[in-house]
Amino acid sequence: MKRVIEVKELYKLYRVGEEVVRALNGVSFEVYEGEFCAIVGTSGSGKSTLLNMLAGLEKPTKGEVVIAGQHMEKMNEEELVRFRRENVGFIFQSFHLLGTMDARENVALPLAFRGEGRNSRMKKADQMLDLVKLQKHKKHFPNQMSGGQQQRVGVARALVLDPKIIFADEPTGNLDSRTSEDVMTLMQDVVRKQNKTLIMVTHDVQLASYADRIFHIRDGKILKIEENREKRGEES
Ligand SMILES: Nc1ncnc2c1ncn2[C@@H]1O[C@H](COP(=O)(O)OP(=O)(O)OP(=O)(O)O)[C@@H](O)[C@H]1O
Repeated sequence: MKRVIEVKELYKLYRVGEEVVRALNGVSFEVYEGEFCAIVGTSGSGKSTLLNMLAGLEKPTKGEVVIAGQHMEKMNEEELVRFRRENVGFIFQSFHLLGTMDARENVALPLAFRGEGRNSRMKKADQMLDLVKLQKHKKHFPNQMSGGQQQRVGVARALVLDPKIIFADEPTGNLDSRTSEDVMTLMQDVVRKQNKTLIMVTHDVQLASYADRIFHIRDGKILKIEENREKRGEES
């Protein structure tokens, strides 16, 4: 299996007044191509800090983050922007859809930023919306869709640039439990079909159980990495 993410002895310390907060306190792990990994922990455990380091949104105090063979901690801002655009898709808790655009235009937006022509953009957006089973909602605006449908648009948008890696931060945090399960099943399915690597951060152990491996984090440390073979075996 190909290694896509390698984190080595990662530390992130924040100074708050006189105190030093160890948001990440020596974290090491590896993630392989095609894996769905969940990082689970309670509030303040260091999940967002870890995700921010993986996405290159913040610099670590110490340690290494190697993604697709490249050292994130050594890149400057410009290199990081390019790296994210070429390699990474994001799914957010609050969807981050533009209210003035319909589903298809929202999904096509990252392609527009890349300078792709309209016909090609719309064709790819259509394919992605088919993949997330929103064939009938392509012309709907965000306020004409349910939360679950909006997050499906979010998933389609994260996939449209065909990134190797997808980061999801509490992707179902704004959804009821039934809809959350639907979105999780969809993400699991899409990741498998497209052989993507998905890293999801959540405080919800039940949602984490959709992942192939579950990283339990507490006080900035990985307590254990749980193999979730049962679930994988069941569905493959
Ligand atoms: N910019 C910052 N300055 C100071 N302390 C911070 C900063 N960001 C995070 N922390 C601290 O680092 C620790 C980890 O925070 P983090 O946001 O990573 O937790 P989390 O697991 O994502 O929590 P939540 O689920 O509530 O979002 C916490 O103790 C937090 O107070």
